[in-house]
Amino acid sequence: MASTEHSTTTTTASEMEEEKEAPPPQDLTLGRVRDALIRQEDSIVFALIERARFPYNAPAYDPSLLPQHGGRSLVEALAREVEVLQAKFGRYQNPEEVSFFPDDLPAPSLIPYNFPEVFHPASASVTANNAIWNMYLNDLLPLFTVEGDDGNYASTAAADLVCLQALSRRIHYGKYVAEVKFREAPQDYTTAIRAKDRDALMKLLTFEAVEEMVKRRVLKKAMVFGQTVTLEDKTFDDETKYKVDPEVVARLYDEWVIPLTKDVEVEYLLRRLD
Ligand SMILES: C=C(O[C@@H]1C=C(C(=O)O)C=C[C@H]1O)C(=O)O
Repeated sequence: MASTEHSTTTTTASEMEEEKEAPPPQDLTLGRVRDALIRQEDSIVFALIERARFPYNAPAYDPSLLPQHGGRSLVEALAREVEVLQAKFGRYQNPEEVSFFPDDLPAPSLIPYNFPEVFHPASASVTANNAIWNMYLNDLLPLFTVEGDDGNYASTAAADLVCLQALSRRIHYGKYVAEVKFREAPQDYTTAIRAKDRDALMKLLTFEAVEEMVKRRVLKKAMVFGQTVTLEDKTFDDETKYKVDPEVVARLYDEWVIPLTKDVEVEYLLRRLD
């Protein structure tokens, strides 16, 4: 286990090795997991703001734009190639990262970092990425982009991928939430898991007051991060123009992010005793 306190100021080579280790799984608490989710809200709001710089750019989603890519749209072709490259350099060694196209990813070619093994092995592979991909492209994108085509298809697709990865990371964080909730009340969860009772699990893991706070906070973040900053003092009013409609961000969380996170939690828990 990594030691964070040393009685002397002399650090040996083996201690330096030890210090590089990530915190052990025992450090996992619901408070820390929630703090991570709060920080990820910033990433999601900023990613949406960056994507909203471009209009919808329909050709980026139309496979006929790329005749040599076997019927794949530019966004899919780019995502697949970026994932291959990032896999090579170790992105998916971090259990927080879940690939959209996991088939045929190369093995990482770097010396591995010792990420703590938090997840129960049978639950680790839970993925909601198909649902996230479809939700983002079909439901969300048209809600926060303006109509139009400015030809910036590669930049548009790259911005989409940043949004998709941020959403995926947040939603799959549900695995950490589920693990920590299970550890806090193993008896309650074990009964529901053994009975394969999804509704009971959903009830056990749901904290409505927390969800309400999350939705109110992301609305506010979209207002704060998405306003035009000027040197004059000003307050929010009906005339304020935001880079991404704060109501859309709140709706994203309400209709998709929170429900998908909870689905990940349930799927994780259902395999927790395998
Ligand atoms: C993530 C948690 O679990 C559930 C999902 C939430 C979310 O996705 O924001 C919030 C509260 C819970 O209903 C949590 O308890 O923090």
